[in-house]
Amino acid sequence: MSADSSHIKRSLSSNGADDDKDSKKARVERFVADQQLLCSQSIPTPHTPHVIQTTRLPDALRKKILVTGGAGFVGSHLVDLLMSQGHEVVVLDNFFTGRKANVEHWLHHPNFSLVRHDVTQPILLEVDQIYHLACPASPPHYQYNPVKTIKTSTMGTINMLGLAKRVKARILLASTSEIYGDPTVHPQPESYWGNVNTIGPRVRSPANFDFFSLL
Ligand SMILES: O=C(O)[C@H]1O[C@H](OP(=O)(O)OP(=O)(O)OC[C@H]2O[C@@H](n3ccc(=O)[nH]c3=O)[C@H](O)[C@@H]2O)[C@H](O)[C@@H](O)[C@@H]1O
Repeated sequence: MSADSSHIKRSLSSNGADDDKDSKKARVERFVADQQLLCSQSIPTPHTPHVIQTTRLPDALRKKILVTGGAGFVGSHLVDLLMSQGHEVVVLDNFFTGRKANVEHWLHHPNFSLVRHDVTQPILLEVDQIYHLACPASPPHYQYNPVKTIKTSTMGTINMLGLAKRVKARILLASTSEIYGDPTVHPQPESYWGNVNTIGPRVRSPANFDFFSLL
């Protein structure tokens, strides 16, 4: 090889190394930008095609919040709100009626965790707040297996109250209009106390066990 050609070869290979370095740097920058984007919004999915932005909260303001039944209708909308506010959200759900699709737009997000768990079993977690929504809600669902419904409503609620007590978390227990029976007045003012039937099928309804939260 002549002196000239070896010079050209060296120059080519050094250009190639520079190109490699540049493309590696570009790849790293793109990766970092992608990660930052993923930390700041939901991912569009067929079920939730719109993008939800998340706020970046300072550590002192960011709460760790447990939502039981968070894959359900009400729960998943609450999860969207809490995530958009920048909190850390843990969803516990046994997917009896809820669907993973309701929350899968958050699965990549570092503030979000999804745990398949039945609230009738105790669980150890460190959280600041609990929204306890896990319960079969509609009559066909809560009458499907009444004993299981009672276990969910009693043991599930006791487990969540125990957790709240242990970690000193605030807890909200979702009730249901089912406990008031079929109203005879429409719309119902605060002074209307309901039309409760204590011997009908709704006697087994989820929130007949709300009194536990008062203990
Ligand atoms: O208005 C009401 O009466 C109900 O409103 C919501 O229920 P909703 O969102 O309408 O119903 P679903 O979409 O069925 O959500 C319930 C969630 O709890 C979950 N679940 C149910 C049963 C169970 O044992 N564990 C459990 O995690 C289901 O999989 C589901 O994700 C609340 O989650 C219920 O607690 C409340 O009783």
